[in-house]
Amino acid sequence: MDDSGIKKQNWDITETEVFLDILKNLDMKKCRDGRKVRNHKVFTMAYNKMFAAGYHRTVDQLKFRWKLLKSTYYKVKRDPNSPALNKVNGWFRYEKAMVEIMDAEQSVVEVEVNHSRNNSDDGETSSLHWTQPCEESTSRSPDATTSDTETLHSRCGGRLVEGPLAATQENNVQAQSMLQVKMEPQLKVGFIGAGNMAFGIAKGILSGDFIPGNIKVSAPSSRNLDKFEELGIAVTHSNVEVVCWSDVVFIAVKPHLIYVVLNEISRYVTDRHIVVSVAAGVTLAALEQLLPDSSVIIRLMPNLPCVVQEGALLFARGSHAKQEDANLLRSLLHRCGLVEEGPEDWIDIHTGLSGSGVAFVYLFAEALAEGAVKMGMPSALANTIASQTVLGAGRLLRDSGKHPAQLRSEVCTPGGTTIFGLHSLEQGGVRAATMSAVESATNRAKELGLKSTAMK
Ligand SMILES: NC(=O)C1=CN([C@@H]2O[C@H](COP(=O)(O)OP(=O)(O)OC[C@H]3O[C@@H](n4cnc5c(N)ncnc54)[C@H](OP(=O)(O)O)[C@@H]3O)[C@@H](O)[C@H]2O)C=CC1
Ligand SMILES: O=C(O)[C@@H]1CCC=N1
Repeated sequence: MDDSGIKKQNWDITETEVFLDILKNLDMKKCRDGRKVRNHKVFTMAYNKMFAAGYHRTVDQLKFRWKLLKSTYYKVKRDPNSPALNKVNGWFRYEKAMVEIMDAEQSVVEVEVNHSRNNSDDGETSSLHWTQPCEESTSRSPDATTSDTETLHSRCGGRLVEGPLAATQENNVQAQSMLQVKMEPQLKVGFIGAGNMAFGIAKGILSGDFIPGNIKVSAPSSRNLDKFEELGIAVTHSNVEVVCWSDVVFIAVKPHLIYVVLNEISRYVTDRHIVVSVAAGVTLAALEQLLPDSSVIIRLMPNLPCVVQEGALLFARGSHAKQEDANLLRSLLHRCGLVEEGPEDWIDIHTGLSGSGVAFVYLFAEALAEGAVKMGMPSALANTIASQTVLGAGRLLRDSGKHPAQLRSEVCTPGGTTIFGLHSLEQGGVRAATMSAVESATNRAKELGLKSTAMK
């Protein structure tokens, strides 16, 4: 039996080959963005074709088989010499087909198959290769005189088309939806750090038309890389490779690692790059000192709900970042949620209010549910209702444009249930505690900033 994926369903080699052939012809590569509806359509078509070929699998079985094949593909790609993979008998038979399906739109990361190896069932090593990072520093010339427009053109590889409204701080919200900075598809976006925040931003960006093959992520270990690969994003362990490959580079490592990472990549940063740091507390001044003179740097504070396109993001521009750079960043991030620009002083405050603020809301949601459990509701239902309550309250607050105090009073019936509950909250000092939470988180961000300056 073939065991290169799923034993329980007893797929044999011919059936797997037929399946992969069908997926290839259905242009499976278009489904690598992980969109459920589109994926389901393709698998339904695959089901019909498999059925016509005499193989009776359910759509779910086909999806599962594909998932396992993909997972093996990524493992081979990441670690071609892993002894564990030698045990995956039969994998080599599918490798060529998998590469053909998966290799779409990854012109920089070349994946190639060496067909000359021997076809024994064990002891084989794969020959899927990553390209090497750039070998020479392409660092910025200190007296570079490239105009802003030229710089942007070289970043985007193409056109900048502004919409009817320019984005100013004052008309920010409306401008954001009207601003049309058309980016050429070859704009390359890199992430250094593959953690929660990098994933959130990448997911947000990909919810638009952005092509996953134009994103690359690096991290020292592989533990977080699978979920990026699942989205069709290229991964590597080399930070330098990400910088050399990208136009916009997000630095998404913990604040205490900023110094190490920027030291490592600094000489590869050129005037083609926009470097965007999301590290809490790390100031533009600190970033500018660690990168070459006249580097275009933006300090961004996102929050986790970027994953579901409901983030709240605030950024501040470094001294060499122009309006065009801000427009480009907005255009890239607008699918992540609300994107605002402000003075750098507000970034630490936004960190307390929103970056950390989401965790405060989760704590409140958890406490709401626990209250219901205390009163006898099953925990699962209580959690579901608590999350829907927070979601509904948030949406109404945002969409109505009303002040929270007004909405609160609309819920309160005189002498009714809500005012009794609110009284208890006030007795518990919830308002003061919440204000203190934002204050403490803001102050902590400032502290982290001072530490990062001291580390230089
Ligand atoms: N989480 C949040 O809600 C928010 C976080 N932020 C900021 O985002 C940044 C990242 O936080 P978060 O995503 O939560 O952190 P995580 O711990 O989830 O991720 C950190 C990532 O950095 C990687 N890393 C560690 N060392 C290096 C290195 N030398 N080179 C490249 N990558 C490295 C880790 O690699 P590996 O996978 O191998 O461990 C990991 O992928 C922080 O600065 C934080 O202040 C900002 C707003 C909100
Ligand atoms: O807790 C932190 O430091 C990061 C920054 C904002 C949210 N998480």
